Amino acid sequence: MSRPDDSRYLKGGPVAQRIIAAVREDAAIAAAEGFPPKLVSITVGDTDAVDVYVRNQRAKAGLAGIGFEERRFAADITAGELEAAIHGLNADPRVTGIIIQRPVPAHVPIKILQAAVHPLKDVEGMHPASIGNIVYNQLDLAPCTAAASVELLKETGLELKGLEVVVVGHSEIVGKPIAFLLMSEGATVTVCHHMTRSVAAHARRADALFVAVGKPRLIKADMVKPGACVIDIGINSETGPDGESRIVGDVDTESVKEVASWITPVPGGVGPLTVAILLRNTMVALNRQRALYRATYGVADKLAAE
Ligand SMILES: NC(=O)C1=CN([C@@H]2O[C@H](COP(=O)(O)OP(=O)(O)OC[C@H]3O[C@@H](n4cnc5c(N)ncnc54)[C@H](OP(=O)(O)O)[C@@H]3O)[C@@H](O)[C@H]2O)C=CC1
Ligand SMILES: Nc1nc(=O)c2c([nH]1)NC[C@@H]1CN(c3ccc(C(=O)N[C@@H](CCC(=O)O)C(=O)O)cc3)C=[N+]21
Repeated sequence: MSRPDDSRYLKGGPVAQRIIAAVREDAAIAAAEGFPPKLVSITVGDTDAVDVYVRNQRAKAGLAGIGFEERRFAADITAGELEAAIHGLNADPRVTGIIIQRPVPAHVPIKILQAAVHPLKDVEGMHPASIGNIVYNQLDLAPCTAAASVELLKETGLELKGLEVVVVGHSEIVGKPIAFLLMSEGATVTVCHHMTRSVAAHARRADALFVAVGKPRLIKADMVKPGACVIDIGINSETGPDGESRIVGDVDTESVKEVASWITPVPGGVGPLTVAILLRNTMVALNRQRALYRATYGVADKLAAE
């Protein structure tokens, strides 16, 4: 390939910065009008990838002028106690959005928690009603990581209609929504998971390969079609050769970048864009809440003024 290596990296930072700048303007206007946006993150137990995410949420929310609060709960909390905490946040008009960090400990049914978040505060699009909207292609509150991953594919300029796409990993939060978003764009989508007989055989056919599994270096160069676009969603913590902790994705970037035409780096790829889209979703949620407020109280205000 004649292009210098660096142009193969599909970086999330520049797109994220544009989104955050726009969010910042909207947030300042909303705050001046008496509706300051606020995001609340719920973490249960300890997970490295969650720590990285929450740290960046806090930092970028600060830049965007969105309030941020982390509620951290011990791993032995009961599902009932968590549900009660979520109901409290639903009822609090100062809270715009709620995100439940995954995974939660095995004794807590994540679906019950996701369904407990009021759909108007569901900034991740994980409530069953929000997930349904993806099937209907109503995407203004789409799951952040899936939206970020598809956005980076679009940055390549590849024609999505008829594109052969393979998604490795079929979680509700990443793999499945990516598949739906891309089907809506006209791509032909194959979804692989741990029971797939040969992930490699599917992956090698892909013009665009999305990987969201949580296993460092799962995807090697011989699993990638020359010229493909590889979107690496994995965030894994490991100890580097220098003894320092670092994050790596699910793709063996060093070898794959010799074969692929585009690859998202980790860090610096999907992650920063995920955070930006979460903040943008918070503003979408705020605007929906304000519209409901106007619809409910606007007439009363008018009557009072008469
Ligand atoms: N960059 C970002 O913004 C984000 C990054 N992440 C990261 O993405 C990764 C995946 O996250 P998430 O989807 O939540 O994880 P889950 O653990 O929920 O899902 C992992 C998926 O990978 C599949 N899988 C497991 N082993 C294999 C294998 N050997 N071959 C093929 N498929 C396999 C599983 O299949 P099965 O269910 O059949 O076992 C499952 O569908 C993690 O590293 C996470 O930290 C997550 C969210 C956002
Ligand atoms: N309900 C839920 N939704 C998620 O989207 C979700 C989750 N739970 N649990 C954990 C994983 C992981 N995840 C990350 C997102 C962004 C970065 C991120 O910002 N990464 C930067 C910074 C890296 C760094 O600071 O070292 C980067 O990749 O460049 C990291 C990790 C979202 N996840």
